[in-house]
Amino acid sequence: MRNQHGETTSSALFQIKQGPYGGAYRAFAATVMAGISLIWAYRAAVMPPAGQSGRWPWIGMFISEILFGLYWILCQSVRWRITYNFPSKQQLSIRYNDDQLPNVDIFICTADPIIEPPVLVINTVLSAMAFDYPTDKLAIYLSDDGGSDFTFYALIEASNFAKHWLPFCRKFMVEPRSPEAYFSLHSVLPHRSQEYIDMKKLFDKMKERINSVVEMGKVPKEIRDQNKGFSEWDNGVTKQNHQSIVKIIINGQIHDDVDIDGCVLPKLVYMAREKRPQHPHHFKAGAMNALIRVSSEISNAPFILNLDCDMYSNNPDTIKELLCFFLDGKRSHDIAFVQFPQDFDNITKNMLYGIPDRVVNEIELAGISGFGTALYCGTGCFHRREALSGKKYIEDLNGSVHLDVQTKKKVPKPVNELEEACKLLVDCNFENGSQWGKEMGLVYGCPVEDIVTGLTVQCRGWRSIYYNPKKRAFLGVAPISLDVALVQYKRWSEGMFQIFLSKYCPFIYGHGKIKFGAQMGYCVYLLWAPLSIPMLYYATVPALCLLQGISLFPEVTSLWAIPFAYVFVTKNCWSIVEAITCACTLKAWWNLQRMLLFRRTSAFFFSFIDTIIKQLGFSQTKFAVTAKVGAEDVSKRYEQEILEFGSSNIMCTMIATVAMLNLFGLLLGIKNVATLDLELFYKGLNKFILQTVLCGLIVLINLPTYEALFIRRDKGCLPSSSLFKSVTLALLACVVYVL
Ligand SMILES: O=c1ccn([C@@H]2O[C@H](COP(=O)(O)OP(=O)(O)O[C@H]3O[C@H](CO)[C@@H](O)[C@H](O)[C@H]3O)[C@@H](O)[C@H]2O)c(=O)[nH]1
Ligand SMILES: [Mn+2]
Repeated sequence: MRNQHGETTSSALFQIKQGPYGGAYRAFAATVMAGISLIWAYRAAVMPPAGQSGRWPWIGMFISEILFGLYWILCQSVRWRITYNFPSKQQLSIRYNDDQLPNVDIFICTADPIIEPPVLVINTVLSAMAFDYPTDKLAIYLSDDGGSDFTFYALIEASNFAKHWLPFCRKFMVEPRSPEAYFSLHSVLPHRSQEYIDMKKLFDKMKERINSVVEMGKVPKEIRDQNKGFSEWDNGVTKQNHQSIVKIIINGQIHDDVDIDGCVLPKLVYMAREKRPQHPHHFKAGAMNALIRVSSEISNAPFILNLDCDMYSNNPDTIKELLCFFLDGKRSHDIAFVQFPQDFDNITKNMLYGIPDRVVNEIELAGISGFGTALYCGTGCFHRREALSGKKYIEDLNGSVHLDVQTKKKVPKPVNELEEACKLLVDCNFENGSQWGKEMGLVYGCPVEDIVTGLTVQCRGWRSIYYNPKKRAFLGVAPISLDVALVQYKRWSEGMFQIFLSKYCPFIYGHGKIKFGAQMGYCVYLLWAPLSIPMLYYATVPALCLLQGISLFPEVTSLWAIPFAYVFVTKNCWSIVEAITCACTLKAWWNLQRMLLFRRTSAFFFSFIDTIIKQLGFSQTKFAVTAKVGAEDVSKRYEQEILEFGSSNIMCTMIATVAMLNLFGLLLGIKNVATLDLELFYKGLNKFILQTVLCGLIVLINLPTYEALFIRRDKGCLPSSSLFKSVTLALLACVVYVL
């Protein structure tokens, strides 16, 4: 498809704008930098001499503050040139009519029918089928790493339901187009039409059928007999062990592949790549690569949308908006992917678990995008197929080659021939000795396959764009309990730190290929895990020193207190302002600060340890799939914004220990000061106030932790074994330290 129209800026398909207040931020950042330098100077100048008690904790504080300071410098990269992108759908429709639009393939991954219920998966599938886009140009591929006939069955049900759902969506301009989300949002419409009632009934019935099959634990014979595809499950398919399965459920070629209005349906394909216990399957990256190959055989669209199974489309116009970035003649040729932020439809007002981190979504990710290197975040991302498949971007002076987005049409093959051809592409041995997982497709060996893949694509010369529309494009399911949220962050921080230590370290791998600011920006995330060390130090040692009467901060009346106070107060004020401009409540900001403390002292710390162990070669990459459903009482507490600890895992114990330690520090510290006579009291106050404030803040932010330890008796509280462990550990630390 070639653009016949002249290229003037007014007809550009998208606009790029700089974020506001860039200058003010830089000025502010300079003063904070000065403050940080003064803190460093203080640590060096006033260090206790050798032999004096408190020298070692002091040195520890110094190192921690150096690390915090360096990390803060890294963080400036993602605020330095924030840019926002605005597509113009109107311009697109002026320039291209529907026949000229390119094909789009949509990949959806699922991994387990229990953790990711089939009904959830097909809601995402249906929302993707119902995009406002020519249906003959859409193909939806579901990769099922669970290898489950439940999911296959649900997909067949979905393909039948789509025949009613798609016309309904078109007729009533339904939004959002995930039936589950639509019906729950619009359950109290005053004038519900008969069509609405019928459609809801149809949907509920389908849900009931699917759920009852899942509950039964097997697909009954009468259903199996209706579709010969089920024969694949005849000989003992398990999640880890089965042949390749590829089923084209809707091919869009036979007369049956139309909806009740006679419109052709999008293609729909079920795929479960071959799995054998002795063969590493590379988790989601492996699934995605299999999808790339299978889709290239069937539809081979030039653009690919990648979704997690819980991420339904919330805006039917998204594909058209997004194509503005790819079809703008002048500036599109080197764009490899466009990433949307991850957002969720089950978040509460004050975002108890700091999810989504709006400041990251609105500011930081837009900041990295300013360097032309938006991060690939795994879901809600549109790719140019050739860039994802491993092609290098080669600058073309007349800029025309890459506009040729329409791929050559293949001669249509009969469905079973196609399926057989596809099966070969997804068997265990297909990738042997190939570049898949290295130079081609998604990169293997890392639990955050998305980030590392995005980086390799950028290092092949491509640019990427971050697009954060007002109307949220995709909505997923956020974790609703603390342990799930922490396990997810553990996987991320572990994977990211692995990237930093691997040959993909942005400073080395990206050197000369992406901008230095982008290299720094990547490291803001890649260094989450090691950041836990200074954090843990700061959250424990000052409390221990308070017990022992060792002062680690300047007297409050001394001038040296100023940089500490300045850096602490202004940084937090700025962060509050940022949160509020991103439409967060104050309480949400406070909750996020708690989650930052929790993540850094538990998830990040354990991922740091695990990564080191892995580097030594003692263990292998894992991918713990995030739970997408919770028990009823868990959901209830989530809606009331009550922290759900729920299990006595090591991360919760760590959190509780840090909380107890600071409580001891605070109480005994106050007691120590309070028993002195008045003059000494003031002296002590002067000397220990900053340290006490620090301890006090940690105690304050941990109020829900104490509540879960001592007061609550529901299932989400911290079990008594955690209370026992944390108190013992905290006391032990005190004793060891004081001795
Ligand atoms: O062996 C696997 C494991 C996972 N998945 C799928 O990968 C997706 C993401 O898994 P999830 O457990 O939901 O992880 P999240 O923490 O929510 O995922 C974020 O982080 C991942 C990297 O850690 C990215 O892959 C995801 O796209 C991104 O949403 C889901 O659709 C899974 O079905 C597979 O297909 N095969
Ligand atoms: Mn997820």
